[in-house]
Parts: sequence; structure tokens; C-alpha cells
Amino acid sequence: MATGRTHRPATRSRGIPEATVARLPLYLRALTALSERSVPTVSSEELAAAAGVNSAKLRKDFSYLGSYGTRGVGYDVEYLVYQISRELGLTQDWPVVIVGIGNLGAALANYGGFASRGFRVAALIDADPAMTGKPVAGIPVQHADALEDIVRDNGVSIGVIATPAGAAQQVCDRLVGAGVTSILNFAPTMLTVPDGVDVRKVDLSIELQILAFHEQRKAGEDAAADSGMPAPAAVKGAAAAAAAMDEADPKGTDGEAPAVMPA
Ligand SMILES: NC(=O)c1ccc[n+]([C@@H]2O[C@H](COP(=O)([O-])OP(=O)(O)OC[C@H]3O[C@@H](n4cnc5c(N)ncnc54)[C@H](O)[C@@H]3O)[C@@H](O)[C@H]2O)c1
Repeated sequence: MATGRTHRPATRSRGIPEATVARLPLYLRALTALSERSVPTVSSEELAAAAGVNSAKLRKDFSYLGSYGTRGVGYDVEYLVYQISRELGLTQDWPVVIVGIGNLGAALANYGGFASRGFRVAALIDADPAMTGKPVAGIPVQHADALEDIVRDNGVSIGVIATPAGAAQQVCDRLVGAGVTSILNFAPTMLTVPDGVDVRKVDLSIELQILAFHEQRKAGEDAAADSGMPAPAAVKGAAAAAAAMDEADPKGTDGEAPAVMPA
């Protein structure tokens, strides 16, 4: 089971580049905010600024969706929300299981934002027998022995792993064996999955390291400005940060570096 790739190809089968797919949630978030304010249309420049993306890239991204906007009017906000939601598969309900209901798993289970984005927490699973039957976010935790049955009974295709690192690969293998084809991995370990399974890894410590670099650079710039000298820390740190950013965002996503990255 534990063989094969951990990355998707750069281009999805429908011809939308992975980097564009990675920016769609940024557009959707900006568009949803406009929709909530009942804004009917938006220009590519306004939307690009709201999403933190370059406007030429935005227009190119939307051309993959077949959305070109209307000259002088811009893009129809509601229609774009629909189009992007549909492209991301959010117009259907996705049952999700969370495995490992400790501090993080419980916090994720309690996060209200999943449901509003089309993700329904179908089951919570933990290996600790003391947890079995205990409600977390109103859902009784089920024992890990039943993982395969739970996945099959609920038609789950997305699994969230919030176990300790040492258990993550085994949990991943069991999820995949039961039919899960997408994994969101919070455990600090690389997972190996067969072809056809997507893994996204969330690592907040990497995000913090990138912020630490920016803090260091700002401090270096301040010191250099005070002394009138170039900032050696900033220059030296730039290569390391560029490498860190490449690793965190290998497909060149614009805007904020996502906390979720390919495994
Ligand atoms: N990616 C991030 O940014 C981030 C942030 C915080 C924590 N983490 C990671 O998330 C994981 C969980 O952290 P936590 O603080 O919630 O830990 P925790 O110890 O509170 O919870 C882990 C839970 O997993 C359960 N578990 C262990 N083995 C299992 C198995 N084989 N099957 C099912 N359940 C199993 C345990 O019973 C426990 O309830 C850790 O790997 C941690 O390093 C990642």
C-alpha cells in the first residue's frame, strides 16, 4: 500500500493548471465577501487586489473556467461564485472523516466553517477506547477498529489525519484501503500513497518559519536604515526564504502562501 507518488501532476485532467486550482479558493473567498455585501459585479483589478493576485494572472485563471467578464462591467459576482464553487466541487456535499480526536482533531471537528463550504463531518475516529462514544462537536467518537466500515458506510472520499506522526502512515493506508482518495494530513510526516490518491499537508510551523524570516528581514532593514549600511541578515536570509517559499508554494501561487501544501 505504501508505494507510489505523493504529488499530483502539474495539470489536472480537465486542463486547469494546479497553480490556478490553488488560487481558486482565494478568488472564492474574495467573491464571497463581495456577495455578502450584495456587490453585483467586480473588475479584474478589484478582485485581483482583494484576492492578493496579479490581475493578468487572474484573467488567465478565469479563462480556464471559460469566464471572460464583460468589458466595462467586469465579472458577475454571483455567477463567478457559482462557477468557482462548481469547479472546486463545492456544489456537492463531501462527507469527511477526522481520524485522531485529540487537541487538533477536536478543534477541527468544532470548526463551523467546513459545513458552509460543502464539507460535512461524517464521523470522528480515535484509537483510544476511552474516547469511544464521547460526543465531540455533537458527534460521538467511534473506535478506530471500525474505520473501514465507517468510511464505506458513509461513502467518504476525504480523510483528515490528526493523529501523532507515528500512526499517520498506518491510518493513511487504512483510509486508502477503505476507499478514501483524498487525505488532508496534519501529522508532521510525509505520507506515501498510491496513484490516484491526493495528499495535502498542513504545517503551521512552516508558515511560522516563513513569518520569522520576514520578521528577521524587517529587523535587518530597520538596522540597515539606522546605520546607512546594506542589511546583511536580509541579504543572507533572502536565499533561504526563497527556498522556503518555493517549497511551501512550489507552483508559484500568488497572494498569501497557503498553509496547506501538496504533501
Ligand atoms: N500541522 C499543524 O500545523 C499541526 C498543528 C498542531 C498539531 N499537529 C499535529 O497533529 C497531530 C495531533 O496533535 P494533537 O495535539 O491533537 O495530539 P493529541 O495527542 O492531543 O491527539 C492525537 C489523537 O490521536 C489518537 N490516535 C493515536 N493513534 C491513532 C490511530 N492509529 N488511529 C486513530 N487515532 C489515533 C490519540 O488517541 C489521540 O486522541 C500531531 O501529529 C501533531 O504533531 C499539526
